[in-house]
Amino acid sequence: MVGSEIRMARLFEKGRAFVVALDHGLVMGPLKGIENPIEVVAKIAKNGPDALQMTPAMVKLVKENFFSRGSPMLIARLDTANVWRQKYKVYNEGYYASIYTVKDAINIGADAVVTYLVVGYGSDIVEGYNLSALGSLRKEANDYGIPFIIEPLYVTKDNPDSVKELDLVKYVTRLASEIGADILKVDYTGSKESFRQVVNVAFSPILIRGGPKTNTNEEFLKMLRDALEAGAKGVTVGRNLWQADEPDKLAKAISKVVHENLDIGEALKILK
Ligand SMILES: O=C(CO)COP(=O)(O)O
Repeated sequence: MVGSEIRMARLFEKGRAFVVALDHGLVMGPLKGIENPIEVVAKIAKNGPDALQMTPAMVKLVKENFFSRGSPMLIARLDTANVWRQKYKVYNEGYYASIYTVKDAINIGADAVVTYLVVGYGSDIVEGYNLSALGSLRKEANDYGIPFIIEPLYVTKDNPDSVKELDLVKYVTRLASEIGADILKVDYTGSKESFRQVVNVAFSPILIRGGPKTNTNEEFLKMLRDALEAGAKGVTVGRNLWQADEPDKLAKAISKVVHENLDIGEALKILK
């Protein structure tokens, strides 16, 4: 497990971590902002993220961004689920599928792996399969000494983006902790008071999920600051970054909020 300790220490070298997620194509298709991986990664990679999260297939398209010593770290997405297809009006019972192995992730140079735990959507069989897949992937990650990240989500047909109700977020956070996650990627529950409770039931550092695009950058940055004050150790953000007008400037602002506790007013000046 020394490898895992070294990689965790590098990811959290500054105490917190700012991760950019670009793996949405595997679950939601080519969303606006990530249609062209080469273009979006070029805008973001040098503007402050500690790590980029993507599928091993995408890494092959943008590998040059990881060649130098100061490059962001790389987090490989291993799995998918079909619960986020509302855009295509396809509502079926829900599946979970693990696609890549930890060995595939190591092969493309990953520093950590990330998986979903989707609770509440598909049948119990799907949920059971998801849990046992995570058990196997967790063991493989431990064997290779690479941090294992779980993104636990409570999803329903009425709320496919994921339910942010405190009790349910606490439930899935603890479930993912007990499976052995080294890092958790969790939905923000909307207030500092409630999120402290989530932090308190977790066994490992929490990065909040960025979530669907907010109306303004200010709204997103405020959520981020509140989450950090409540004990989150950083953020994994996708849509709120690469669907913004100027992702390069916003990345710089997020990095300073995460690492330097910059207040919202100062952060917004970076965007001017
Ligand atoms: O990690 C994420 C997806 O894998 C978070 O993405 P969003 O910020 O778009 O919710």
